[in-house]
Formats: sequence, C-alpha cells, structure tokens
Amino acid sequence: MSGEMDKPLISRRLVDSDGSLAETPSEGPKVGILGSGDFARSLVTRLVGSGFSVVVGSRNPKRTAGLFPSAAQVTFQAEAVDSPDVIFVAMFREHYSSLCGLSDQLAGKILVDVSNPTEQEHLRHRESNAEYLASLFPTCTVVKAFNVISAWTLQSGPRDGNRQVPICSDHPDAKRAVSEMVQAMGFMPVDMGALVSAREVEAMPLRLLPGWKVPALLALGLFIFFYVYNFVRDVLQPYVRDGKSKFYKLPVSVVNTTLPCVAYVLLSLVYLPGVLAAALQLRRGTKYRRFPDWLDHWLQHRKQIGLLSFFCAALHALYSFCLPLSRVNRYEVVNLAIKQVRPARAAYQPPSAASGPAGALRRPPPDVLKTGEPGGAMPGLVDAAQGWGQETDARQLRVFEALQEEC
Ligand SMILES: NC(=O)C1=CN([C@@H]2O[C@H](COP(=O)(O)OP(=O)(O)OC[C@H]3O[C@@H](n4cnc5c(N)ncnc54)[C@H](OP(=O)(O)O)[C@@H]3O)[C@@H](O)[C@H]2O)C=CC1
Ligand SMILES: [Fe+3]
Repeated sequence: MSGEMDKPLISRRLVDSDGSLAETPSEGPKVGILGSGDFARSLVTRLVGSGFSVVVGSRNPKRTAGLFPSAAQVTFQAEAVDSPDVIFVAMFREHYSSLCGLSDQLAGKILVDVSNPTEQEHLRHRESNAEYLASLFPTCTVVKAFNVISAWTLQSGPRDGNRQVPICSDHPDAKRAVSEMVQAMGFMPVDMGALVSAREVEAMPLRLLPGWKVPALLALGLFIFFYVYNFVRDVLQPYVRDGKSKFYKLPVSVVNTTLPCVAYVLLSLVYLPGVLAAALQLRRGTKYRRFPDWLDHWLQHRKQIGLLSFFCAALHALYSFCLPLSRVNRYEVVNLAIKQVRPARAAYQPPSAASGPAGALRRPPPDVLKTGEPGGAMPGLVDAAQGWGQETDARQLRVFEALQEEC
C-alpha cells in the first residue's frame, strides 16, 4: 500500500520541461470522454496525469480543443467512442438521448455515468440517471461513479477531504475495471452494489451535512425547552409574583443558564445508547444480533451529539467569563451610589414646627455633593442627594441596596 502511495500521480514522462502536460505514451490505457464541460476538463487533467490516454468527444472539437491539455485528443463524438472500452458520459441527463445515434458504436462498451441530478430532478424521476442511461443503451454496461467528486477536487487532486468514490453496476467485471481506474487516479473505490443503488449514490451530494440534521434539531429542541423553563422561573415568576421586572436577563443571563442544561442532557444522550446497547446484548445473551433501528441510528449519531454538547459547554464558559466583567462594573457604580446616599440619610432630620418650611429640607454634608473629584459624587446622584429629606429618599436607598444585592 505504501509503495502505491509513493507513486507520483503525474509520471515524469508526461511533464514537459516547461511544466505542461506532454504527449501521452501510446501504451497508456485509452479512455473516452463525451462532453467538454467543467467536469470533462478536470477529468481529462486527472486521467492524463494518472497515465491514461484520453480522447474527448465534442459536438464542436475545434472550439473546445484549446481548453484541454495537449496530451488529450479532442475530436467529434463518433470518432472519440470508436477505440476506447471505457467511456465517461460527462453530460447532463437531458442530453443523453442526443447520443442515441452512436448506439451501434457504443455496443459492448462500459459507459461511466458521472451525473448528479438537482433536488427537483431527483424527486421528479423515479429511476436514477444511470438506470436511464442503461435503458437508452441496453447493449452497453453502465457504471455509476465519480458523481460525489467535484470538478475542483478532480483537478486539484485528492489531497485532503473525502477520497471515497461510491461505485455501482450490475456487471462485476465493469465495476472492477472502473475501480482500478479510480485507484489509479488516487481515489478510493467503495462498492455500492448493483445499479439500483445509483439512486442512493446520486442522492449523496444532495445531502447537506449528513448525520447532523437530527442532532441539530435535538439540540435546538432542548434549548427551546430549557430557555422557556428558565424564562418562566427567573423572569416571569418574579414579575407576576413581586412585580419585579427582570426582562433584561433574557438575552444573556437566561441564555447562559440554559446552555449548561442543554450540554448536560446532550452529554447524557451520548452515553445512554451505549449503556442500552450493552443491556440489550446481556439480555439477548449474544452480541451477534442487530440492534433495533432506533438504537442503531442513535448510536451512529453519538459523535455529532457529543460535539454539540461540547459546543454548548464552550459557549457557556465564554458567557460565564464575560458576565462577571459587566457585573463588577455595575457593582462598583451602585456601591458608589450607596456610599454617597447613606451619609445624607444619617444627616437627615425630620421637619419640625420650629424649623419652619426652610428646615424641612436640610442639605446633606458638603462632601457628598462634590462632583468631579476622585470618590466624589456622580452628577446624577447629586440631585438624589439634594432631594434627601423628602419621602422619596428612603425608596431611593432601597432601590440602590436592591441593585447591590443583585450584583
Ligand atoms: N461540475 C462538477 O463539479 C460536477 C459535474 N458532474 C456531472 O458532470 C456532468 C457534466 O457537468 P459539467 O461539465 O459541469 O457541465 P457543462 O455544462 O460544463 O458541460 C456539459 C457538456 O455536455 C456536452 N453536451 C453534449 N450534448 C449536449 C447537448 N445536446 N446540449 C448541451 N451540452 C451537450 C457539452 O460538450 P460539447 O459542447 O463539447 O458537446 C458540454 O460541454 C453533469 O452530469 C454533472 O452533473 C458531477 C460531479 C461534479
Ligand atoms: Fe456553569
């Protein structure tokens, strides 16, 4: 295996001194390609680089020849399908029927269907593109392959990402021949069985983030559930019972209380199916029987559920780190306010008849009212302190003290 990996994808003989692809050696296995679009161009580059001799069939070879490496031969469709045994059909399904005139020349050859349907096409057609191609050319052997590989990956080479190429066909020999080509091009063939599997293979690129849908919906459902619960407990209940408005907690504090709840439940859902599976095996007395479908799916989703749990926990850590910073700031402001108001309250004397209307409002000590000095009064609090001695003063202090408690 390691020896195979060491082999360069582009053999030395194929590269000119200026770095461009040179004439292919005539002994390279010959492969035909019908179509001259993006996929065909990338395929040619990879095939030539892997030591194959390539002939491209185009409706207008003069126009398209310049787009291909000089090592590839570009000609008319009829001429291109003449000699190769394996022919890639790099065209869209709606154009397959335009090849019917070549039926006789294509008889007995292997046709590789690389096409991908759109989501609507996939739903509209009951048979896969590969089965449709097989029905148009009953004398040919159709193999489904390469549809999951993008033109970009083909061109840049299978350096990273997924190297797997699912392959299916009703003919084992044809499947083996294409699998060998896949390997020679640096990819890894995956046998998907008979051509009826082509529908499943064609649906693969349509799936966005496979395996994440259920865990993501689960995490979202749990988040909504716990958020509503924490909202009722921390915000709605104090409001209804005591008239306290704590709606400012909604965007940060309630979210931060919700995140660890979701993380813990998700983490328990990672371990639980393993325990259930072990219990089931003990009960059955064997580990060689299939788990029920629901448990099987659950076991398969553990990785995604675990990652989502970690994500929630990490977000909680971030929130928890940032929250105290704003709290400390708030605490310092309220503390300062209380320090300024308390002396004023101590200096307050209730109005008496002797002091007359002017004595009803005795000014607080002067140091309370100085602004702009370090530790001096904040401008907004001067008014509060000046108004000291009236009925509202006691209420103001209570408000400050309540704020201090909350910090
Ligand atoms: N692009 C990609 O990344 C991938 C593409 N695929 C599949 O490869 C196939 C080709 O895709 P792509 O190369 O991107 O598409 P393009 O539109 O770029 O190319 C399609 C080619 O089909 C040929 N063709 C033959 N007959 C007709 C006709 N009657 N009308 C129009 N064109 C015709 C044309 O070549 P000419 O004019 O020389 O005859 C044309 O260049 C598709 O089935 C696609 O699903 C699969 C995986 C990835
Ligand atoms: Fe915590």
